[in-house]
Amino acid sequence: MTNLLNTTPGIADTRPAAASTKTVAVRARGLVKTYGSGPAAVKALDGADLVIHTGTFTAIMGPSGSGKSTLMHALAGLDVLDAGQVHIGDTDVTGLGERQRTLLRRDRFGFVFQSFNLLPALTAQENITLPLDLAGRRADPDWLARLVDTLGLRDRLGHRPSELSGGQQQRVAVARALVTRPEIVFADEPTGNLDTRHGQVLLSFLRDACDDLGQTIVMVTHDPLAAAHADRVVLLTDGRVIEEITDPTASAIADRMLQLDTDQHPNPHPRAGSGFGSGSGSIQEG
Ligand SMILES: Nc1ncnc2c1ncn2[C@@H]1O[C@H](COP(=O)(O)OP(=O)(O)OP(=O)(O)O)[C@@H](O)[C@H]1O
Repeated sequence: MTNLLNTTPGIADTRPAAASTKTVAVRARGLVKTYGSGPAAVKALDGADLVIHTGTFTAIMGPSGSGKSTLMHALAGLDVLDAGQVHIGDTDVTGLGERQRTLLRRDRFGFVFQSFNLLPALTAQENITLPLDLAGRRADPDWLARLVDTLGLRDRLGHRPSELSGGQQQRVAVARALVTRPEIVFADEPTGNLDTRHGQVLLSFLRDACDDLGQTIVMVTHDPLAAAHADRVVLLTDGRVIEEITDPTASAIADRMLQLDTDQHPNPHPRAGSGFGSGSGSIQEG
């Protein structure tokens, strides 16, 4: 797999003047989302605030159940909120009806989910270009070729998903997310089903897309090694953004996550506070 972006003549011309000028891509304020009602109600988001700048790579992390996926779905207009506001650029997503939110997602976002969501009857190529076909648009042949070659899919384009490995399917899903050159890519555990090598390739690809194209990326992950590819990590607990780590390293993230876990569940086992397993949350940088 080659570096997509540095080898591409003219690509710098298309890069938004983004990170340097700090254009706001996403602004979320006071997000509240409750699932269920009565005694069974769960407050998945409880006043979450977040600003994401154009051309940056943001990782959303936090303990299980802290609201990461709910937050991402709210930002992407996939869910209706109880309270709060989400702006994508100048668009108030929370003020849009269902049809308008569908168009917003189709025209301005790319999605990568752990489950790939490829259509089994379509070939890899047809899956990649599906968002364009749905919008009645044609693929930019240069951009499509670049994605296909960079992601190592050239000799797999005529295959159906059942004829592809998990890693190949995930790369098709990434090509599909980027084929429209979306304003924002939302990725939920994009490396969850990949082996280490393919996971690293995918993350490097997203990093390059951010650095070389000014692509804005928002990624939910549990993995400190994955999150270390981001420009910053946003930490969520109990449905709120509690802090962020800029220019994160895997070990700094892992240490902070371990500390958060300890804060939330202080000394669950008598041996836990006695030095047993001390330093187990650290990750050696590769
Ligand atoms: N459709 C739903 N119906 C009821 N409760 C839900 C639903 N979706 C999420 N929840 C609850 O909302 C809370 C936040 O869920 P969410 O999936 O956003 O957390 P998360 O941080 O992404 O979790 P994980 O890391 O385990 O994937 C959890 O308590 C979850 O059980």
